[in-house]
Amino acid sequence: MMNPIYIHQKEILKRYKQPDQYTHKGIQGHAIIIGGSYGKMGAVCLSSKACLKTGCGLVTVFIPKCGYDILQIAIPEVMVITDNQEKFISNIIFDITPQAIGIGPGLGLEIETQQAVYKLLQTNKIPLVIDADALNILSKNKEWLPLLQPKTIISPHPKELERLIGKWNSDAEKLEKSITFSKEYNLIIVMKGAPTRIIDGDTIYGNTTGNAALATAGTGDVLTGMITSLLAQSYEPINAAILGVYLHGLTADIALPETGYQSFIASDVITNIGKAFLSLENLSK
Ligand SMILES: NC(=O)C1=CN([C@@H]2O[C@H](COP(=O)(O)OP(=O)(O)OC[C@H]3O[C@@H](n4cnc5c(N)ncnc54)[C@H](O)[C@@H]3O)[C@@H](O)[C@H]2O)[C@@H](O)CC1
Ligand SMILES: Nc1ncnc2c1ncn2[C@@H]1O[C@H](COP(=O)(O)OP(=O)(O)O)[C@@H](O)[C@H]1O
Ligand SMILES: [Mg+2]
Repeated sequence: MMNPIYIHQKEILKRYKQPDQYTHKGIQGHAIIIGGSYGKMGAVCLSSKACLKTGCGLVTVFIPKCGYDILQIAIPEVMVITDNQEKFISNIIFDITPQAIGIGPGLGLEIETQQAVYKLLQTNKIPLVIDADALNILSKNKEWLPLLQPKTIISPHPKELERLIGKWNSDAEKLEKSITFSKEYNLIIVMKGAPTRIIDGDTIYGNTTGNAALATAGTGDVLTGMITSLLAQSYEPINAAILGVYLHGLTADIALPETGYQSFIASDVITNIGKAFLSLENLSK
């Protein structure tokens, strides 16, 4: 097995694209975040706000009807398309052409939702980030995995990873199984944890930012929004994964002296995305 490539500033600056002075929202990327169910609309709020704050020009969410007011009031900058169902997603149809899709936060596991995910995967060619319940749906329907386009990004936490690849007895076995899975389906795996590692076939990247303050509800949903945003801004999938994970961790490192470990919450990741970007800008000067 290869040694990991550690994601330090040097690796990041090789991949980071500075904003173009003459850009506009129409070419800055349009992302869609698909998720939410009754009681878990917060996951979509966090994910879509993080998506905007990571620089994408336009963000639309696709959610069940019950989330309409919640989203419109919580984040006026985000556009909303609703499913026909009140409490969960049953049929994913949208008449926009996004450059990236993030699916899973708060999605739930209803049978109709599972079928809606299947239908999307059958036809989708748009760069995709799959997280949370969309991963759990894939774990329940592993025969759908070959539908995923090459270099689709999946971002499991350890339990979601176990549901996908089965149990492991050591960290080495976990990596080995993840590499095999990544190669079999040609996927990029953001193996979330402390630290997060990114697997792209035989290549392993080890993140160097982040701390235990991130061990709080919704920080993974935020990460999904950040990576989807970078994908929509035309970053290659591997670079979107690497830069997204690095910036996400950096927000917690920046905030820690003010929040401590205990009071840091997922919204604090979003608040500090700007400072994380500014630190990259300073480095590249
Ligand atoms: N505000 C909201 O609306 C929130 C919605 N969420 C959504 O809730 C749904 C369920 O997600 P959950 O992840 O909570 O539930 P899961 O059942 O998928 O995962 C929870 C299980 O995973 C284990 N686990 C998680 N992280 C681990 C780690 N680092 N090491 C070892 N074990 C670990 C936990 O101990 C627990 O057994 C998802 O759709 C998610 O997006 C959550 O993200 C929390 C916030
Ligand atoms: N102790 C820790 N140190 C560093 N990062 C952590 C730690 N605990 C959690 N994280 C990070 O926080 C995020 C949690 O994601 P996830 O479990 O999907 O949360 P949620 O589903 O609640 O949004 C991941 O990016 C993970 O790497
Ligand atoms: Mg999660």
